[in-house]
Amino acid sequence: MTAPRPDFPMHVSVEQAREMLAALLPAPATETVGLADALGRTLAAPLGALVSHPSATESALDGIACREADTWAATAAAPVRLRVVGESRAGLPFTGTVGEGECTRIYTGAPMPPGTEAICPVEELADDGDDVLLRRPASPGDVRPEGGDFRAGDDVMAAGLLLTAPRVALAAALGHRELAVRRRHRVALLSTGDEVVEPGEPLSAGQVYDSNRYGLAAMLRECGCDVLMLGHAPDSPDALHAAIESAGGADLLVTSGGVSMGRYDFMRDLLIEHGRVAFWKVRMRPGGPALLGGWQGLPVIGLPGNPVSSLVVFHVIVRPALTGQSLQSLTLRAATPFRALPDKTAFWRGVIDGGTVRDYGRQGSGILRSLSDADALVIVPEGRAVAAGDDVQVVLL
Ligand SMILES: Nc1nc2c(c(=O)[nH]1)N[C@H]1C(S)=C(S)[C@@H](COP(=O)(O)OP(=O)(O)OC[C@H]3O[C@@H](n4cnc5c(N)ncnc54)[C@H](O)[C@@H]3O)O[C@H]1N2
Ligand code: MOO
Repeated sequence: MTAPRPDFPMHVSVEQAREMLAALLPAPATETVGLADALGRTLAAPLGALVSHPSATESALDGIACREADTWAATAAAPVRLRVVGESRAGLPFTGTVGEGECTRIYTGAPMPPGTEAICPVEELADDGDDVLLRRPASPGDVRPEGGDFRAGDDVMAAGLLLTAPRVALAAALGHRELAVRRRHRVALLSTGDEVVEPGEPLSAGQVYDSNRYGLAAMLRECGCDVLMLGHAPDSPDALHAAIESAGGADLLVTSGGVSMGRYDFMRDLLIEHGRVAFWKVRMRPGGPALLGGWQGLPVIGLPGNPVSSLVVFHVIVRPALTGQSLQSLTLRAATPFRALPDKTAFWRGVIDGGTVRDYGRQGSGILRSLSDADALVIVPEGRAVAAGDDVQVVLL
């Protein structure tokens, strides 16, 4: 008797897998956070400028502010003399007007006094009583125009933007104290396998420490998720059933192990029996046996047990789906060849040196050091081997 044809898609592409997972995740609600808690969050709404930056036309240097035309003739041999009539400090502008042959002292970030449009830095000046002597012409290039960064009312940051450190700084500069951000996804995490042992416990031959759960929890936190640690379940349908049930309320359940062809790989059949399978197997290596499905409304992504496989599937499929940020790749020159697989995209571990990337070497899915020592995943598309000297796309780790 031949096995019945599965009624779910198999051997989907990496892109399809990513899109199918993203489609199962709930639309995130919005909450408000203070600037100090905004790092790593995602903007829920566009952010506009409440003020202009700079808020006035100001100096980029410490020196004097003057009329450019007064200083054209200045050289070291024949300095130009200007009368100092006051000073402009950051936050404390000069209120008078600067006339012909006059200047004010000025400091970085201080507003340009009315009547001036050029700066001469202190390095090019000499004091002489109430006057200064300029050894070179003053330059309007050392002035920062009002609104040169952004103007009040400008739309500056788009909804969906991940708040990196520079973007938190920008949000503050725009004048916002609180930001509307997407609520964090709540993700339950379970590792499976009779041989999987908590780090620190004694380890017998054939057992392995639970690196996946800690690696995946760290990756989830990098994605800004709240992680619900479900611990570890043995390879038994009843134990797995109970563990999956305990994830109720989460937006997503991530599991590791038990998704391949072995007699003790129960994840797929459990989903078929109690939920549904959205796909099984992705055309990628490592990570081919990844599984997506649902369990009473809870999306479930089953990552393969092999340590490199689970983390690579997370990096290229789960992370972009959870964060809504597309996977960024860059082009480097291959320093070594990278082999192609006929029917899978390969994500080989590579070491970056200058503008080149070389094969890490040991590419087995159980060689965790190939990930921790590598800088990037080298993307080798199905059937298209990379020769040394070719351009290649890489994803940074
Ligand atoms: N006959 C076939 N065998 C296998 C196939 C196949 O297509 N046909 N696929 C292979 C591939 S590719 C992968 S990847 C693995 C995935 O298998 P499972 O998801 O069922 O994972 P396990 O069998 O449970 O474990 C595999 C491997 O990973 C270690 N492991 C498991 N959990 C953890 C953990 N939490 N931390 C660290 N290491 C873990 C486990 O001890 C095994 O060594 O299947 C291949 N087989
Ligand atoms: O694809 Mo598996 O993930 O080779 O080890």
